[in-house]
Amino acid sequence: MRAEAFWSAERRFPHPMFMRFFSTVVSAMAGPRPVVMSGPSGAGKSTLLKRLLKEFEGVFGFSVSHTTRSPRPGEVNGKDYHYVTREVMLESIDNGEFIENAEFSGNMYGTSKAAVQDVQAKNLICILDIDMQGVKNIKGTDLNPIYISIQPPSMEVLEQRLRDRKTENEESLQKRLHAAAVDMELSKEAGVFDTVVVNDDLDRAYEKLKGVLLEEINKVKESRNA
Ligand SMILES: Nc1ncnc2c1ncn2[C@@H]1O[C@H](COP(=O)(O)OP(=O)(O)OP(=O)(O)O)[C@@H](O)[C@H]1O
Ligand SMILES: Nc1nc2c(ncn2[C@@H]2O[C@H](COP(=O)(O)O)[C@@H](O)[C@H]2O)c(=O)[nH]1
Repeated sequence: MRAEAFWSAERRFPHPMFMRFFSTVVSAMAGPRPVVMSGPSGAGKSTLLKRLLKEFEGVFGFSVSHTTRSPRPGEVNGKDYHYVTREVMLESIDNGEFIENAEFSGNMYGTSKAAVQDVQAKNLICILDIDMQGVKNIKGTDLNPIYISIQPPSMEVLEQRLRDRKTENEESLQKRLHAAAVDMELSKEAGVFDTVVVNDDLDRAYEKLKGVLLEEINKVKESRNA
């Protein structure tokens, strides 16, 4: 095709083929699309995420959030979260260091710009594990992630999983269950999530999650071989 065919002299705007080529180049330069995983506390986001990060080492990178909650046994500062005081968190937010932040179950949580940049600088698919307020806030940014909701099969199963996890006292458990009921309703709204994965059987849920992400996984693998 001749060069002038890409530009319509009469209409004075680029040919659609040029725009498609241009957006492909721009998105390749921007790197892989991030992934937002949301859903009620206890639905199984971390469990699914850990499997994904293990199976696809060097493909995905976790956006390490900040939180004011205390570490749980086994959690590592800088790996699971950056554990900070409310004062430090508020100051960092004031300094414009966060993409989004939220108050959840009596604690602050937030995604720093650095957390996402660290992952994207390595050309990895950046995964954000955030609550529903975070989802709403991210929608107002230019991050353009794939939005996935992880849902429990029922409130009863969710409560049992949270109790069995033994990370919450009765008060925080009730707060989380209350937030879960709101989350489960909102996740049914059309257009909020690209995919909803019901985490009933873990293997089945994981296969569905993998299926949704396969296109992006292959893009990263292909870019490595190019
Ligand atoms: N499909 C499943 N079947 C049975 N138990 C599960 C399943 N998926 C996760 N669990 C268990 O449920 C509990 C909650 O899972 P997990 O901690 O991954 O949830 P989460 O969504 O990451 O919660 P939070 O948002 O509070 O971090 C864990 O003890 C986990 O082992
Ligand atoms: N808006 C944000 N929500 C976040 C972030 N990091 C985690 N979370 C969400 O908080 C709850 C509780 O997490 P837990 O580790 O205390 O169980 C859960 O729904 C997470 O998805 C964040 O940076 N921003």
